[in-house]
Amino acid sequence: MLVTLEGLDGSGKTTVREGLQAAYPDATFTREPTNDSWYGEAVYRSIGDDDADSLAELFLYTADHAAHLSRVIEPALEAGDLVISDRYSDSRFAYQGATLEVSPRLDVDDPLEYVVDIHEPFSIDPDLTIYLDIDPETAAKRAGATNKFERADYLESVAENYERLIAREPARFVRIDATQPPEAVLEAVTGVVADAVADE
Ligand SMILES: Nc1ncnc2c1ncn2[C@@H]1O[C@H](COP(=O)(O)OP(=O)(O)O)[C@@H](O)[C@H]1O
Ligand SMILES: Cc1cn([C@H]2C[C@H](O)[C@@H](COP(=O)(O)OP(=O)(O)O)O2)c(=O)[nH]c1=O
Repeated sequence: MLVTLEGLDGSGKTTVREGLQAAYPDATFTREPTNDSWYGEAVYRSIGDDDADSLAELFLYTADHAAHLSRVIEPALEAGDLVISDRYSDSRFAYQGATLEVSPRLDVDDPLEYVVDIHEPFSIDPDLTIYLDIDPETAAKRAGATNKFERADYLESVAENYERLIAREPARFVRIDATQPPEAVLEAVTGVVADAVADE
C-alpha cells in the first residue's frame, strides 16, 4: 500500500513522518525529491537556483520521480511493504502547476492538467494521500522562507492547486488540520493510516 504525505512547505510533513516511523518501524519510508541519488541532487541544485528554467525544473523533478519509482517504490510495493512517501506526484501537480502558470513558453491552457498528463503513462497512484492543511502565511513562517518556493504568495497558488486535486479525487485524500499542536496532528494521521492498513 502506498501512502503519501502532502502539504505546503512548513505544514509539518517531516514532523509527522518521524512520528509515523516510530509507529510503523517496518514500513518503507521515502521522500521526493529523493535525497540519495544524483537525480535528487540535480533537483536540489535547481531549487537553489533562483533563475532556474521552470520547464526544465518540471522535468528534473519528474526524472527523479521515475527513478524513485523503479529504485524504491516498485520493489517495496512488490515485497508487500507499507510505503510512506513524504511528498510524491501531487507536489509536482500543485507546485509546478503553479510555477508554470506564469511560464512564457509553455503553451497549454491548464499547466496542472499538463503535469498530471505527463505522469499518467508511467506513474503509480497512491492508495491514500494525507493532506496537511495549513494557511500559506503560517506555512511560509514555519518554513522560514529558505528557498524560492517558500513565499506566502506562491504558496497561495500552490494551496489552490492542492484544493483542485482534492476536489478531483476526494476518496484518495484525507485532510488533516495541520494548525493543531504536533501531537494532535500526529494522532490524527496515525489514526487514518491505521484505518487504511486495517481495511487493506
Ligand atoms: N503542528 C505544528 N505546530 C507548530 N509547529 C509545527 C507543527 N508541526 C511542525 N512544526 C514546526 O514547523 C516547522 C516545519 O515543520 P516540518 O515538519 O519540517 O514541515 P515540512 O516538512 O512540511 O516542511 C518546524 O520548525 C517544526 O518544528
Ligand atoms: C517533490 C516536489 C517538491 N517540490 C518543492 C517543494 C519544496 O519547496 C521543495 C523541497 O521539498 P522538501 O525538501 O520536501 O521541502 P519541505 O520539507 O520544506 O516541504 O521542492 C516541488 O516543487 N515539486 C515536487 O515535485
